[in-house]
Amino acid sequence: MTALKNDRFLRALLKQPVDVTPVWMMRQAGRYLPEYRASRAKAGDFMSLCMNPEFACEVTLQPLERYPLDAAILFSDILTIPDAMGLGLYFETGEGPRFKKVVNTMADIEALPIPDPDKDLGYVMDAVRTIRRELNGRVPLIGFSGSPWTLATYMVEGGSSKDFRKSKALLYENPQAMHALLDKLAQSVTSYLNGQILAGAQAVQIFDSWGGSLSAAAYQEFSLAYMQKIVNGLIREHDGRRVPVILFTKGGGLWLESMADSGVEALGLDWTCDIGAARARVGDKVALQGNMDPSVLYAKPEAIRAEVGRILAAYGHGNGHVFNLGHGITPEVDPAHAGAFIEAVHELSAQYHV
Ligand SMILES: O=C(O)CCc1c2[nH]c(c1CC(=O)O)Cc1[nH]c(c(CC(=O)O)c1CCC(=O)O)Cc1[nH]c(c(CC(=O)O)c1CCC(=O)O)Cc1[nH]c(c(CCC(=O)O)c1CC(=O)O)C2
Repeated sequence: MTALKNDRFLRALLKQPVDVTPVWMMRQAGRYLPEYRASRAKAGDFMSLCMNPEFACEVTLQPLERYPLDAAILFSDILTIPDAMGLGLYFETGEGPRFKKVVNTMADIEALPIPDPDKDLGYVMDAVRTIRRELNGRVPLIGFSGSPWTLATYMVEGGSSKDFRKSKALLYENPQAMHALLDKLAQSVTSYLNGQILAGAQAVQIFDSWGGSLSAAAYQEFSLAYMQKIVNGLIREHDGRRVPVILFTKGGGLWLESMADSGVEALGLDWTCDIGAARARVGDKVALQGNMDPSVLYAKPEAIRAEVGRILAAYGHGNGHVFNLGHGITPEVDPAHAGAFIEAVHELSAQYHV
């Protein structure tokens, strides 16, 4: 494979010196871009976009054509694994993701297969290979998965949820069943991410989007414990390079110390914790990724620039910072504002790397 032309992102995750702070955005290939909406219309629906490697590659590269981003993220979704388990993922227009089948008994859980990354999720591995070829060393490619807890909530609720009532009822009244589901998901995510790494993903992120909805005790037992199992099973070196792992629990600001002890290279932060305080707490163990409130992108470019400056100053001088939003960019954001955000990170961070 071609040598990397821009490796800032990987260097920052390994706390190595960089010239400016690298930046990417969660959901950077998405509905806020008119070209994404055109590709999605051409593909017919979201799953056809994800399941066709050429389309997935086209969409992955769209934000890179517009902005000097320092990483590409595989265009896919976290719900590919439940879909490969046979739950039948579909998207109603204007609705979030839905499943045809739900999981709520031990029998349902025991019947779930552990997907084979090449046989059952080969379209994702093909997308990784296709994107790596197209990137041709321009920037690193990030692979990703949902966390076992986050995936379990979709499988038990049958789609997105605000209060996770079915998932939490199962967790508290039948913890054995929830553990069986989470264990199966941990095995599935481990082989899924290893498949992406072997196909060419140069870093991986675990999205624990709904970990923050748990109590401190339940987070340790039902979310972090299973992400730890995944981290213990991941390929950490490939193609002569370390493959950094980023752990992101939205709403996990109180639990950074135990996340940092999991052995990952970096933690993703949402906007509710101060990145300077987070660095003081765990900066000796991990790099940090984040953490601007995505809604700041609704403000005018001068205000975006000021908030970027505040976060850079909070992190301070030195290595180990990847700039990102604190959660995915939202569909209503003006693409010009995303451009102002990225430009501000590069321009305002040079002073912290001298
Ligand atoms: O209508 C469409 O085109 C499908 C929308 C879409 C989906 N995945 C998508 C896209 C493209 C985009 O983000 O615009 C595409 C998508 N899903 C994901 C990613 C990875 C990333 O965030 O960069 C991406 C973008 C990948 C890329 O930029 O190349 C992963 C994902 N899917 C999901 C989640 C859970 C969450 O949102 O936190 C997450 C974690 C994202 C995050 O934390 O920012 C589950 C999911 N998938 C989806 C949705 C509906 C989108 C929404 O309402 O926000 C949702 C959210 C929900 O309803 O629970 C479908």
